[in-house]
Amino acid sequence: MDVAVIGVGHVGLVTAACLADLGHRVVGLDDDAAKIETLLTGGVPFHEPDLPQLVQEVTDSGALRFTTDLGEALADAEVVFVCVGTPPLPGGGPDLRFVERVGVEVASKVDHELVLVEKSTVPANTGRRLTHVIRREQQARGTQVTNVHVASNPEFLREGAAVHDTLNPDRIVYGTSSDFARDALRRVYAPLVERTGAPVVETDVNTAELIKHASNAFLATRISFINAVANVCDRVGADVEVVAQGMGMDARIGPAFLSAGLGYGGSCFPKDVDAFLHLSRQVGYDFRLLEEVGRINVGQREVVLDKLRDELWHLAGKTITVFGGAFKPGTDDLRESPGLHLARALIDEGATVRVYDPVASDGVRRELPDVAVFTDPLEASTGAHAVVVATDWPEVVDLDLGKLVAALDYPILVDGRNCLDPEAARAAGLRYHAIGRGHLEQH
Ligand SMILES: NC(=O)C1=CN([C@@H]2O[C@H](COP(=O)(O)OP(=O)(O)OC[C@H]3O[C@@H](n4cnc5c(N)ncnc54)[C@H](O)[C@@H]3O)[C@@H](O)[C@H]2O)C=CC1
Ligand SMILES: O=C(O)[C@H]1O[C@H](OP(=O)(O)OP(=O)(O)OC[C@H]2O[C@@H](n3ccc(=O)[nH]c3=O)[C@H](O)[C@@H]2O)[C@H](O)[C@@H](O)[C@@H]1O
Repeated sequence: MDVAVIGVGHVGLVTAACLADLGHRVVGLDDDAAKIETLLTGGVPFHEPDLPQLVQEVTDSGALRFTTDLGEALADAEVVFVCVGTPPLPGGGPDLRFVERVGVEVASKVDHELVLVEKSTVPANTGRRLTHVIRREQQARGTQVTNVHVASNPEFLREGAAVHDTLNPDRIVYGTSSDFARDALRRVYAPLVERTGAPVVETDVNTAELIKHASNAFLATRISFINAVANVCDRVGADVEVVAQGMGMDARIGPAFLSAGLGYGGSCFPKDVDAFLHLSRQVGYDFRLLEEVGRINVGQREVVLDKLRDELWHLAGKTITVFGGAFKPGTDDLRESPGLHLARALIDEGATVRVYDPVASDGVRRELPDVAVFTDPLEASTGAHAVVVATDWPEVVDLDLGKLVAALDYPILVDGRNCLDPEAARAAGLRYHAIGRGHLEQH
């Protein structure tokens, strides 16, 4: 099939490359000319494992090409995926201007029947709005009124595992309001269903939109739940790691997303929890549970700061190294990074901060121009008074702790991801603190 992807960022580029890998002819479009130039010259604009190789393969074979020209992208397309950003607004709702703009632009250029698919994460009722925008725009311009079928096909990939997740989905969800759109999406995903046997949820547009918000909000709730449990564990001297293990063995609970720590970050969980709360209030339901989920998440930074204050007393004038600028391993994405939020809080308290990150150092320098940024964890720790693990990079998990102790001025480490072995840390001479592992605390 001929497919267009509008917005080739973290989701759009992976979607475009994977759809091409599945046998479709794909055009990827972005209005960021520099991004398209990078892609046309064989680069990939962000760090994502396996993506550069896949993009190279499918562009070499001619299955994927890139453009900035919407007319060219739409010319043969049967299905158009909208993968533009939906960033948070100050009031908590998502900024849907980019989605609206795509609707207006598509309405002005399209000359045949097609399916316009929301892959961006959007609140329920966005499909209705988009349909209205397209009709209004075509009527206002006096252009040919074509049948643009708006559908929702939410994306569940994780950064750092995006290609794997897209080619091995737990489920495929699409919501449509016409046979035309449903049949087109069936044909888009038929090769993937054949390859993987992935189950498909076919539903209406509002339900599909809501499945995405509910999924992200639920995953975030699990994380905040285990972090709240961790805070109790700290106070009673219990071990949250064993609590999570014991809970996760119940098949009804399961072990995933029960890692306590510094809290969730990234471009989606914080924004989508707020957006779902905002939507719920807009339609007359006060989903206060979600408010608390966000509050617990932000509070985890204070948990780490308290552990540092306990050790160092005043943080002003101390040098503290943060391991991890990216919001999680496997990506250089800094959006809502817990490590950067912590770094800012430390700076506000008068500490001198250093940040180590193996792939996101350039971005960290741009975000925190006054902070020394390192690509070597030992160099970053030399002469520091404490280290905080904010991101469980393999480079951190496998670090030679003896060398770390030798580099530090005071051998203090707060493991904000519970990713180091406490015994090994102690044996190396570290004063080791974790999250929710009260049985380990040294006073
Ligand atoms: N990053 C992730 O892991 C996931 C993101 N999502 C959702 O997918 C959406 C996109 O997220 P990301 O890919 O992370 O964003 P991103 O910021 O990496 O990419 C968005 C792209 O859209 C382009 N764009 C914006 N307006 C445009 C227009 N009118 N025409 C052409 N291109 C345009 C931008 O230049 C940018 O390259 C968001 O709604 C997000 O919530 C969903 C699942 C996973
Ligand atoms: O909508 C999205 O954008 C995506 O959001 C998340 O994916 P992502 O943000 O890439 O990363 P996750 O692996 O989910 O981690 C998110 C954050 O939660 C933290 N986390 C995760 C799991 C856990 O048990 N504890 C925990 O603190 C991570 O450190 C990270 O900061 C979801 O996992 C994806 O399914 C979804 O498509």
